[in-house]
Amino acid sequence: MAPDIPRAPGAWPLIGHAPQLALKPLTFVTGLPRHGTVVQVQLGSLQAYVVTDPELVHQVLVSQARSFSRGRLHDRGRTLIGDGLVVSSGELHRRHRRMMQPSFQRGQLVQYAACMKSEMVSMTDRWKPGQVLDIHDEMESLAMGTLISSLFGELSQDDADRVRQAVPILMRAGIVHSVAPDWVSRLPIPMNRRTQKATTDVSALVDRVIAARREKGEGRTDLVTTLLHTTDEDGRPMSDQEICDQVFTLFMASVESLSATLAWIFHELGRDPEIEARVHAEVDDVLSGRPPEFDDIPRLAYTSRVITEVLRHYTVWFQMRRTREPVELGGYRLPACAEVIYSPYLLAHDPRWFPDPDRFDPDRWLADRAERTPKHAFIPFGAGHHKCMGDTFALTECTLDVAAICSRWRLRPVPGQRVRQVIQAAVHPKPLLMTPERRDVKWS
Ligand code: HEM
Repeated sequence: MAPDIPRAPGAWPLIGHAPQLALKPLTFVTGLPRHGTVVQVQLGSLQAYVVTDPELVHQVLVSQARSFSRGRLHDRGRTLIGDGLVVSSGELHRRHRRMMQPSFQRGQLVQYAACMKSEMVSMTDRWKPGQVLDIHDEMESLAMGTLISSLFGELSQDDADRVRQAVPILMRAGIVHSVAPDWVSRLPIPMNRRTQKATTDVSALVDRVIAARREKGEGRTDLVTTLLHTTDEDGRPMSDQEICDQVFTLFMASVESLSATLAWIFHELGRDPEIEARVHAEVDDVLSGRPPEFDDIPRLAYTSRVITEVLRHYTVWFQMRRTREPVELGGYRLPACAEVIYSPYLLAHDPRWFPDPDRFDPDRWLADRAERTPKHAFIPFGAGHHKCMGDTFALTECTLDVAAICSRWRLRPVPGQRVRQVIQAAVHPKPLLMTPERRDVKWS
């Protein structure tokens, strides 16, 4: 008989571990490996199993993936993004994933890199030396602007502004829907009315863009046009509704995690002059006074290590799956329909795989040290058939944005501020007040 699965200590009557998860989620999850490789936690009435071992997480996501579907978190996401890739499972997911693949290939990424460059130039051109900026908000605006132009190509200022207003509302609603009971999304409260309006605005815009591209889309390389022209194995294109769901998916999946990652990078550079000096020296050497291009990325090796270390240190902390059938995992037996949690953050902060895990150390990614890391312990983008579709997009954007900003600006933290870790789907530094100082480099 399979042994009982250990329970995390400290459960309260009725609410279980909800207080620990609400108050100190990162401390709670990183403490779980002490209790076992699979640990039971209770979130109110929901019983869930946290997998704390890299090999077992790999089984859930890759080698036994057929026995798992999406979990409760994704079910909740459906109210906002229909059948978008980030919430769908099974055959529908496979069809959409295959159809979206061409939109993330190298040729397309080179086009998106041009969007990244123009967004980043127009943002930093607005900066004034000495002004106080909330770099978290600046990075959110940058990530959103890049995605808007990658998705739609040119948009009128009014349309772009409408999307910029809608996306943060949808992101907030996404967080509330994932934790609140279902009926909350049906209440006639201001948040739901704002969400409804944001959904209607973005859907109407996507419909208009689709209609315009059908009429006159030749030669365009934006993501919506690419989706419009892909077909599945039976030669069927995506319906307009399917394209619209994928557009919502891309906003929800990318803006939050990308802006948090970019913001943490500048937080770390701002508080460690030695790391910052190494990034500046590399950027100056590779760019020699011009804006960065897609082909510069392989030569920005130290900058890439800083980004990788941010992805380890501040990675996604919570993802879910659900067993489709009884599953054997690490000698334990999980019942059918069990909610399973994996946490890239937990794995990345386990001192067995990452010595001194709270230290920010980009050189742990030097080849000879990195090869000692167990293969499946570093999964900031997940793994298997639900692995992040935008991983290369995200790494491209982070590298180009960091290189471009560092080549012209030094961002200084405002003295005396306390940067807090605000936990949403990703971990955010908020507020992140910094002042830009011009570096003595002019782009040729
Ligand atoms: C640093 C930034 C990012 C991080 C850390 C990140 C992380 C992740 C993770 C952990 C997953 C897997 C979720 C699971 O196991 O269920 C995921 C899925 C996904 N991500 Fe990202 N992501 C980032 C940026 C982006 C960007 C920029 C895009 C698109 C432009 C994107 C699109 C997606 C999509 C579509 C999925 C669903 C894939 C599927 O289920 O087939 N992500 N992401």
